[in-house]
Amino acid sequence: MATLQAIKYDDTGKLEILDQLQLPESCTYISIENVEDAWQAIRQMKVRGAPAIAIVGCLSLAVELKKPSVAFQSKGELHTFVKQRMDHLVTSRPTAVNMQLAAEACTKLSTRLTAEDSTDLEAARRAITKHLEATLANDVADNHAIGDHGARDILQKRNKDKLRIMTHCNTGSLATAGYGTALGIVRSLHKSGNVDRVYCTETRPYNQGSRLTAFELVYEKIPSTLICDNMAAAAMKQFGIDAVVVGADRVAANGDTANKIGTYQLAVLAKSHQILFYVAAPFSSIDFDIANGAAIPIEERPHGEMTHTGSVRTAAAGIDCWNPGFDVTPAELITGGIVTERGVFPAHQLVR
Ligand SMILES: CSC[C@H]1O[C@H](OP(=O)(O)O)[C@H](O)[C@@H]1O
Repeated sequence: MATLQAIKYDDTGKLEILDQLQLPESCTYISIENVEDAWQAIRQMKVRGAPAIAIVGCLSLAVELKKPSVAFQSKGELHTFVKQRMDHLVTSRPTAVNMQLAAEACTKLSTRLTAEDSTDLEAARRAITKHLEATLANDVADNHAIGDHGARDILQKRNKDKLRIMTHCNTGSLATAGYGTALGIVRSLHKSGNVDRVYCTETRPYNQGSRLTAFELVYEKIPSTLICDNMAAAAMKQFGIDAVVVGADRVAANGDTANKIGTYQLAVLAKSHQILFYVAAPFSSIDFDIANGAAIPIEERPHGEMTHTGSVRTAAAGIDCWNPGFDVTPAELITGGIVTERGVFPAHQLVR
């Protein structure tokens, strides 16, 4: 049965993820029993999307902390366990900042509780577990705010009732805890009757667009058209796109943004067609500790993602490949602004 719930978690500490490598053909949930299961699922992109990665990582540690078999002799031992698990999760995928920031927040809480004489071991364990579990609900609330802020801004700037939106990769319920970031803007526009049509790019080589975003748009009955990545310029020219909305994996302090490979070229094309270009992301995706996009680590993915479709080889054997998972869009090309749950900000005017 079709579903858009990427993450299932209950208060018994049962965690399951929708295996996104099997979408759209099959909606199969797999159990995540511990942090290592989460690390492997994130690395293999069974779950992906900057916010979803951080949420599954955090919940996988909550699963471990809720197990009676996982015992500690002191708060110091608990802290060492928490820090080691969080540091490990950060290594699963380097570009998205969300897991790194979630790890820093959790480790900071654990450090404080360890130093607090008035907090005993079990109270510290419960507080850390509650903090980790809260990531799920917080994300959904943020996404609705992002969706509404972005929809309002586009409608105001384009001053028309029915909009044509282009989007790249997957930034919906399958990349978050629900609703989505850039696709959250599409959902908010659809809810208010302001969508004429959405054009989603295939987003090779993992095909987040054709496999995941198209799945979400059909599920929500939003009028949509799938295009190949190399059709973007022609589509902008032919269909009169009003705005391009994309997600973000990490935004630098100056507004430069790392996102799925192919985002930069869409921003260049949008500029040349005088089309508004928006980045949508939770404020926590802004990494104020890096000055500009040059410092954002870009993940290289396995070449097999390019040379094969499933088990079938589609590229000549022996050809060298370059498979960066992301590229960096300069702030000056993000002409619509950066849409967060706090509002829409000009890319050059981000303040901590
Ligand atoms: C809601 S932001 C999702 C963000 O993550 C995607 O990358 P991946 O599918 O490799 O995890 C893409 O960059 C999206 O914009």
